[in-house]
Amino acid sequence: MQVLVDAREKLDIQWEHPTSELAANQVKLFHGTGLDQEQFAQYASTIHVLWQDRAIKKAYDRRREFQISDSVSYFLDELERIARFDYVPSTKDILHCRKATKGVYEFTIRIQNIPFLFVDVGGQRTQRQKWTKCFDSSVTSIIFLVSTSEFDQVLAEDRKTNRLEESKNIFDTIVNNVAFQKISIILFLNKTDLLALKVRNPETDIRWYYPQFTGNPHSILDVQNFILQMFMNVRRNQRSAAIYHHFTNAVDTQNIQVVFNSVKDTILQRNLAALMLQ
Ligand SMILES: Nc1nc2c(ncn2[C@@H]2O[C@H](COP(=O)(O)OP(=O)(O)OP(=O)(O)O)[C@@H](O)[C@H]2O)c(=O)[nH]1
Ligand SMILES: [Mg+2]
Repeated sequence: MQVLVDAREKLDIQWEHPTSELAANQVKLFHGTGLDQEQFAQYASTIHVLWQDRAIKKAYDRRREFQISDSVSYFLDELERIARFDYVPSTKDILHCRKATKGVYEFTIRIQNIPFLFVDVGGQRTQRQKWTKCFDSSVTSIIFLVSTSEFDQVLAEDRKTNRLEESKNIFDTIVNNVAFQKISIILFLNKTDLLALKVRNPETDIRWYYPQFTGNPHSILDVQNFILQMFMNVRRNQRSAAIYHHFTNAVDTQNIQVVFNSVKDTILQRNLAALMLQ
């Protein structure tokens, strides 16, 4: 909320209720890194008052101009429940948390009794030099996640590079890497839910970032297909293996269930021949 209070001020957005200024001053007074449950409960009502003020919502709608987590609105909408003393995080709450991957995490999932090793690496710039260590001859597929809703945002790392462009450039280096020519790539065009909200937001427009976009900027299908084509077009001729794609919403367990089943089939089919030989 401190970030939003600060953004409202810098963006010169007028309070809907002038009394919110008092609540804002109270929030600004907090200097610390964490709150215990009791302190949090005390702040919750103040934060709630601010979140209800249209000025803060307006600042949030302009968040492409500053850095704030996409899950902020989810947690602020759920504030009353979260501030309760008997609060226990739900699966959905946990899925909305942001914890950047620092390092390399490995876990095995058995698919039709065949153990598949999944390797999770961090996407932030500082994490990428760790990727090369994970790429050896045993890699059968690469799952690449793109935040499609970030077409109007800049990197937290340098505050100037467009996030979708950065993602596309990394995808380019992977897709066109000679070492991965025969490895299937599964592209997840993720954050579909946030993209759906964004195409309706009058504070932004994909054409401001991609003037070559000729579709309807308020149609999620048009925007999704444009981004898909943009990523598919980076592929150069030497690549022989397929690039599969899925439109995903990683915080929707039902969607991920369907996508995972499909990915499972892809991985199994593509590797069946090799597995039978073992
Ligand atoms: N609404 C919504 N939020 C998402 C979706 N996918 C991820 N998030 C949120 O985006 C934030 C970042 O997700 P992470 O899983 O940490 O992303 P990551 O790509 O692993 O990030 P690094 O570990 O830094 O590479 C979290 O707050 C997630 O809850 C999505 O499809 N929809
Ligand atoms: Mg991660």
